[in-house]
Amino acid sequence: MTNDTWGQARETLQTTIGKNNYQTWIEPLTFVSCEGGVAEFGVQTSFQGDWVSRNFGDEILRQFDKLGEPVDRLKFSVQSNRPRMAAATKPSPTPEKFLKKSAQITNAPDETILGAPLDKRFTFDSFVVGKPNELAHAAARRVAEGGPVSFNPLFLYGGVGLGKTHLMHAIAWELQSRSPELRVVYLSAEQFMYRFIQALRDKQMMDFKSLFRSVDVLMVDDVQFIAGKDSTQDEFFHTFNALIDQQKQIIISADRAPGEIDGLEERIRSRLQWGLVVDLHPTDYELRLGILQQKVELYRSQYQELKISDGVLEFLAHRISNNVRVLEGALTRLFALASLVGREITLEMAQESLADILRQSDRKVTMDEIMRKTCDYYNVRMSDLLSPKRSRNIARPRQMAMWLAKQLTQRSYPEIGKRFGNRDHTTVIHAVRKIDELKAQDSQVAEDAEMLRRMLEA
Ligand SMILES: Nc1ncnc2c1ncn2[C@@H]1O[C@H](COP(=O)(O)OP(=O)(O)OP(=O)(O)O)[C@@H](O)[C@H]1O
Repeated sequence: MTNDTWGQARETLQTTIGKNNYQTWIEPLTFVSCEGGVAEFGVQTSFQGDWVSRNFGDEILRQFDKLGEPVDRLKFSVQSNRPRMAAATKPSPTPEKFLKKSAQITNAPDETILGAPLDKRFTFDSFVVGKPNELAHAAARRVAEGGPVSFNPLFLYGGVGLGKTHLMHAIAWELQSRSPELRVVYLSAEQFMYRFIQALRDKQMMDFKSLFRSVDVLMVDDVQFIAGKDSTQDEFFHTFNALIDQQKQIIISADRAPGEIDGLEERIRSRLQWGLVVDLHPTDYELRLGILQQKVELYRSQYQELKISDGVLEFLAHRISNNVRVLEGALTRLFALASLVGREITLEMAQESLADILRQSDRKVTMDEIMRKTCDYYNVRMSDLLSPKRSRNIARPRQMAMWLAKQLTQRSYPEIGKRFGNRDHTTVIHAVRKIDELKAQDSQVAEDAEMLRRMLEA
């Protein structure tokens, strides 16, 4: 069977299963191969594959049969559709191609030779701003305005799926639209390494160096990847210095602050801290709700019949507290369901169809974990934490652990007090207030609280 036969089968499927179903489920499939009676298709999620197989598998097989194709089984395999991953797995160009392409560098972001393609959806317009990301957003906006380089590098860091890549792409699009002549290069640290190794192998280090040193704006995503990779770090360091010397803007992202990336050379670590280091905090309820509302509006502009009962989005924002990618995945599943059943999405439907995601997000942090992690972090003994000792080096970790217990568990003040050596609930209230106050005044305390929270929620 060929792609053409699949094209013919698809055409008929449009009428047999209906336009909505076709657009939602069949159109996104990519035909991979057909061998030994098994037709293989690429899907974006295993859910999509399961759904197509269960609901339209027989119909697809029937169409193949009608076209005289001996297919008796369908296979669906998940293929990543993240642009930077796709770019990372592209076969390496031959040396001639490397040179030829280098000679015709283009300014359009999605044609950039050195970098990876940019995602059209990741713009400032589609980025929802809330308390946890407002500083990162403001810094990104500032850099995207262009003009004299004010902070270099801009270092964005935060947990998985909190919008680092989105912001970097948004900067690139904005810079490109303001100044089309700028050469903006975005790539992941992994791709940087991959291109570096390729240049070494092909004896094209001079080209590599001059290409990277001639860009106007360099963005490197997930820089923690090069930690422990000595020669890549070395090359990165030289590229970094050369660009900074020329006052070219550099934007870096990582999952941790520069000082926390193990295996990163000290000279790189300190250089990464030269500019502005900003943190994307874990999302809060309001931000999650804002993101969900924005996505629903967007989807509704294409599919007007979409109806979602009151309370469904609030429920999702409340229950799915990890990264935005998971939140988006949940919503995409609901959209698919809405277009399939052609009815309003109710809370019950959402609970049922998202049961697996909700279960995963339900991971509860225990009091025990909080106490153990806090002791490890401050290097104090559990027995001290529970003791009546009031010296500051014990009292502060204890207050922090109480504060974390209040933030991360459903325990009441008296319950928390009881776990901390039978203390009164007023002691816990005082501890929570104290840490809230200190967080606002003392950046070290704020950082400790954030670090511990992340470690516990990971
Ligand atoms: N504030 C936001 N507004 C709108 N969409 C967002 C926001 N934050 C994250 N997203 C979306 O969440 C998804 C994940 O974001 P992104 O890929 O930028 O995360 P990341 O921080 O780079 O994660 P990773 O560490 O895995 O690389 C993207 O689809 C992005 O558009």
